[in-house]
Amino acid sequence: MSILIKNGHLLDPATGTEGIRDIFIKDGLIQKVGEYLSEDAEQVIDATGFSVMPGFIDLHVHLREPGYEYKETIATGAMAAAKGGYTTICPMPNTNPAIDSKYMVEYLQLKAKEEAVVHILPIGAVTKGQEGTQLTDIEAMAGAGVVAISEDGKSVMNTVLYKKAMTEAKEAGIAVFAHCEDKDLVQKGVLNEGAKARELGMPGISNSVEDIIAVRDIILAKDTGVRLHLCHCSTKDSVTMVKLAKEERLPITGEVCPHHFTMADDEIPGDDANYKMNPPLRGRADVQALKEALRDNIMDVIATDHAPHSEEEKAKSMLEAPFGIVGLETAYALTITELVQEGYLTPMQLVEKMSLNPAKVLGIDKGSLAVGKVADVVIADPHETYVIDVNAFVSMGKNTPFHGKRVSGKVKFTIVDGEIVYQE
Ligand SMILES: NC(=O)N[C@@H](CC(=O)O)C(=O)O
Ligand SMILES: [Zn+2]
Ligand SMILES: [Zn+2]
Repeated sequence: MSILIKNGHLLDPATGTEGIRDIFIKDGLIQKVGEYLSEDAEQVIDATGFSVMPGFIDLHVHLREPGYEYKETIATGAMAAAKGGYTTICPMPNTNPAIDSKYMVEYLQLKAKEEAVVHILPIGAVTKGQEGTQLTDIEAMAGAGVVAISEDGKSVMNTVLYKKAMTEAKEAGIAVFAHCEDKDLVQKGVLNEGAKARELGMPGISNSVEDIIAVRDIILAKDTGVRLHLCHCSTKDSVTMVKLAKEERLPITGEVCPHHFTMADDEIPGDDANYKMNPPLRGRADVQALKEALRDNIMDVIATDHAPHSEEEKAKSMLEAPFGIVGLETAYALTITELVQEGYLTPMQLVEKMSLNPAKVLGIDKGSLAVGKVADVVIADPHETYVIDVNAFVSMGKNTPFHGKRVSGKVKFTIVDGEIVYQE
């Protein structure tokens, strides 16, 4: 397959290229980037008015397979990713059984190869069955291809065990992705501690639930030298601590999810579990701190934490329903609408946060459209305005608080290994 993308606005922070360019793709690779290319191609895409970017890389996705195929499968999650402009996604290991051995990693990779339209780079669990007691064989999982280890869904509360895991991850050359949540302190909290929780008469989750473990994990990373990536940072003190860690030149990166920079807890309309996720929607000051941290490059990555659940599960009260919202099909639009249009991020920074920096966190050769690179590309219209409609989602999960929200930014084409896998 050969493709000629004409007249698109190329955004490639890796090479510092920003401007109108044509791109010629053949044999799965970027063959030429230039002005007025006239190569013969099987398919010509007129990208006039569109951004042409390296495919997005999502460091934080839940695919639910094996074990929870009624929420999402590898196939449907990958299709949702393609529709959102993602060409590579990293599924978290909290499936059933968990991705906690070389064999489970191989199983996932095999299935992904057969069923997924985007690249799947698995993340392995820190402890067996994510039970927090016995370490997985981190070296063997790294050998099988996991790009990181994570206990996402919870923290490893045993500090001795976690430090040992970090040491082993460091030796295996992979990163640790931290879900920071003090399991004891959170108690039965379901939404941010504050006026909204009091109004609804529901138990709250304080910022300290996240902050205490974020500090611990940064200190442990400093001790062990491991690359630490803090997942779904939601508080202003998480921002402060990542900033301090960076000033010390520690290899620590921070991730923010679109919902955490788009909405504060005071916008929760009532007892609606589509507004329930972990960490929860925080206060206004936290939302502002996250936006500024992305702007100032203290926070490196925008990741979705795509967490599909069934309609039945999310129809329950916030007190009962599981935590999590979907995000693959809304992330680009929310980032354009809330951060680019509001002047927090330049279009080049958007590409850094959604593609180049995630590639750097993983240490993989992606996130650029330079000649010779693998042709993982997203073409999107940053100006097209529309209303988010869950009925148009290809994900099995419809659980989002953004149904009905007016946004700008629509993915038009997603290209993986030089093949079009999504076209609007
Ligand atoms: N974020 C969530 O609210 N839920 C995630 C787990 C997690 O990311 O911690 C899930 O697996 O459903
Ligand atoms: Zn998490
Ligand atoms: Zn998660």
